[in-house]
Amino acid sequence: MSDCHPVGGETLLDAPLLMRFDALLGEPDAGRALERLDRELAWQRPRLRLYGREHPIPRRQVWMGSPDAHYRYSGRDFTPAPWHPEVARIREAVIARLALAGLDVDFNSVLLNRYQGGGERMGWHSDDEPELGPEPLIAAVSLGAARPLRFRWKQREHEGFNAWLPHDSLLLMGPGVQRRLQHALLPRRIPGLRISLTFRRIAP
Ligand SMILES: O=C(O)CCC(=O)C(=O)O
Ligand SMILES: [Fe+2]
Repeated sequence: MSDCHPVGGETLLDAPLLMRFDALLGEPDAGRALERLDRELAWQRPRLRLYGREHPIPRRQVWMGSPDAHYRYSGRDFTPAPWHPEVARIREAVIARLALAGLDVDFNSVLLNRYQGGGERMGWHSDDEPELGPEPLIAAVSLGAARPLRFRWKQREHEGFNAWLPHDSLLLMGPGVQRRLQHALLPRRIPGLRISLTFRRIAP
């Protein structure tokens, strides 16, 4: 079901568009980026309220972006951290790769997620907050341990599927993906650190 494209992208879904690109940064840059982000970011484990009880999230995270790109997440307001130079470089690489694929995109914020090992995870959700606009385009960069991002259709019109995200890959979730599907990083017996960066555009 996948197509090969000259720009190196692999189409996982045609409509809505879901594509994966490999070797975004190349080595040694990708390995270095993983180490630097792990070491230099102020990783947080906020507590979120779920069904009236507070739980620490089962991963660590950092919100980063332009000062006007405020974000509400599970009922809380987050002010983004300023762009780290490594993250700014990755953002440029994402924009360049998507431009090669004919997509003119821009991002003013990113959620970085840090999963210590296969037990750390993110539950089922769509990135459909109103500040992302009606049909957001989200670009997810993966560094470190390869894990599958699981997708399921909201109306159950097709079978769910895995998008495997190897080190130094980029997953493009095009318009319609958030409206029609949910995704989750489920716990798996896969050892190793993984960091993902999900770039978004927030209306100021
Ligand atoms: O870690 C991942 O690849 C998924 C992250 C994600 O879904 C998100 O940041 O919204
Ligand atoms: Fe997401």
